[in-house]
Amino acid sequence: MATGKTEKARRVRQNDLRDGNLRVKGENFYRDAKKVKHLNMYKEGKAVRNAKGEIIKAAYLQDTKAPTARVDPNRRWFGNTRVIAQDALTHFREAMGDKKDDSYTVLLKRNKLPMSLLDEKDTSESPSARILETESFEHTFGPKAQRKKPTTVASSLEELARLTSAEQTQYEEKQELKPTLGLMGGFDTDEFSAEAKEFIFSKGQSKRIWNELYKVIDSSDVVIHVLDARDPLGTRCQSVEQYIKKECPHKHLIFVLNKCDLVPTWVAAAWVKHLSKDYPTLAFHASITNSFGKGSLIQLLRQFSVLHQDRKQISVGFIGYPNTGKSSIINTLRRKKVCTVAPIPGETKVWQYITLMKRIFLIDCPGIVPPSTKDTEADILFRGVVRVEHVSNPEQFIPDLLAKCERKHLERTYEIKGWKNATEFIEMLARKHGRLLKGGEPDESGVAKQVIADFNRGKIPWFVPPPEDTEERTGVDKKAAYKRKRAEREERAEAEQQAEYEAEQEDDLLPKKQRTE
Ligand SMILES: Nc1nc2c(ncn2[C@@H]2O[C@H](COP(=O)(O)OP(=O)(O)OP(=O)(O)O)[C@@H](O)[C@H]2O)c(=O)[nH]1
Repeated sequence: MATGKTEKARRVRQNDLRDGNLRVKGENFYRDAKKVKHLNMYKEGKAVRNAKGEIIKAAYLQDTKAPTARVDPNRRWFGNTRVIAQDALTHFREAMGDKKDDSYTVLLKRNKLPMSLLDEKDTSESPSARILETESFEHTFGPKAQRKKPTTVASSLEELARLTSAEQTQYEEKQELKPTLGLMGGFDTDEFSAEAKEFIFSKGQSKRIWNELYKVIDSSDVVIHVLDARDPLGTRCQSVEQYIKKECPHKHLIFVLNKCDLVPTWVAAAWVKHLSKDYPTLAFHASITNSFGKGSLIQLLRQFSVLHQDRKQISVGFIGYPNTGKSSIINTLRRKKVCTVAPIPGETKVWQYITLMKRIFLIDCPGIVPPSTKDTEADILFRGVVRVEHVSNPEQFIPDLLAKCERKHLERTYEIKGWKNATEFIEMLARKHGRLLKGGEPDESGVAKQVIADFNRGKIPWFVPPPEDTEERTGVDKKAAYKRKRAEREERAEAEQQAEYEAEQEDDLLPKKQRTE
């Protein structure tokens, strides 16, 4: 095609008298592929018919015969899915199963591992998984359906309303019985827990304290559960452990058995062995000047900080019963008094942050007491949870105390002897220390408070013996074996001495002549 002028001339020459714009070369002269396709669609927009008017070729896009097409699978469709073969899964479960339960193994980069595959999902609990077993499709919807109407708990609206209100009352009663947030699950409150305990025996169970605990757990990478070496199981908060295991399994939980100076070494060793089955356990004696276990604890915290090198710093939370020595441990680690310590429970009121080193922060938490219906008032009192000065009738707990402690320890502590019962014990003590009321009556309540306070501060030796199973492997057995060996050694030495002596005696009895020979 030529330029405009030449094209006009061509038309005149060839007698082409069509109207319209002259198509000339230049911009947009050629049609692009899209335009061509569009125009072709119009061209093919009509069906091709034969002379009789029958369609012999359907119009474009009007063909009823669908073309055979294949969808080409693309591997990007499966981008978010991982597939694992059954034997690989079994291998993974076997290899990781014991590692996960080993309290001395730390699984790193858990996010990169399919941790949810480790446990077989228990579908028996969910009703939807068993719906076809209980009600088959045929039974419910098929031609022989037997179900006429849905099974409901109530047959009328009134009955439903009555049932709902009864359940509501039951629920409210249950909530009232729960003094804590009720989030901690796992503790045993039942309808009998209404048994009235004195208010002071609910210390460490308030909503405020539990809120503090949650804040500490949330902010910590490592949670240190401080236990009293004299009664480790009594001061163990299993509901908190379960909560951490379930809700935040990536946090490291360790036990620190504090106040080890108040129990014999073999008791501490046996408890460490027993508790290590569940979580790594360290024995500790908190004291700024004369501590025990400080080096191992700092070493462990350093290891945790190395494990989490990707973080700027790690936080270590201290939790446990009141008065177990959480603040004292922090002071020991810092080698100065950074937290207030007192021999009274509930000294720590709110959580506080303390810097141990550049990359390790410590968090002190107020003491917590998981509510339990099994614990008696005496149990709570002797764990040091309650402030003794607030206890009314403290003398009622003295028989329990006398049963707990050995007589010789009490005799040695108070330098008195020969009491027959608790009343006599209190009276003798009151007279010895001159704690008498008007008219020479002994100040029973004052003396009882003093004795309980002495017990809680560790002045009277006492401890819960470690469970049997640890004895063969640790302290007791070792101690017995050591004693046996020493006795054998002594016996042998004695026998040798005796033999030597007898030989000498025989020598002396021989006639002089024989001796010189
Ligand atoms: N004998 C002995 N006493 C300890 C030890 N650790 C702490 N104590 C004493 O236990 C008492 C309580 O210590 P705290 O550090 O205040 O205990 P806490 O766990 O912080 O208590 P709350 O503030 O109630 O949570 C203090 O009188 C300490 O001197 C220890 O290892 N041995």
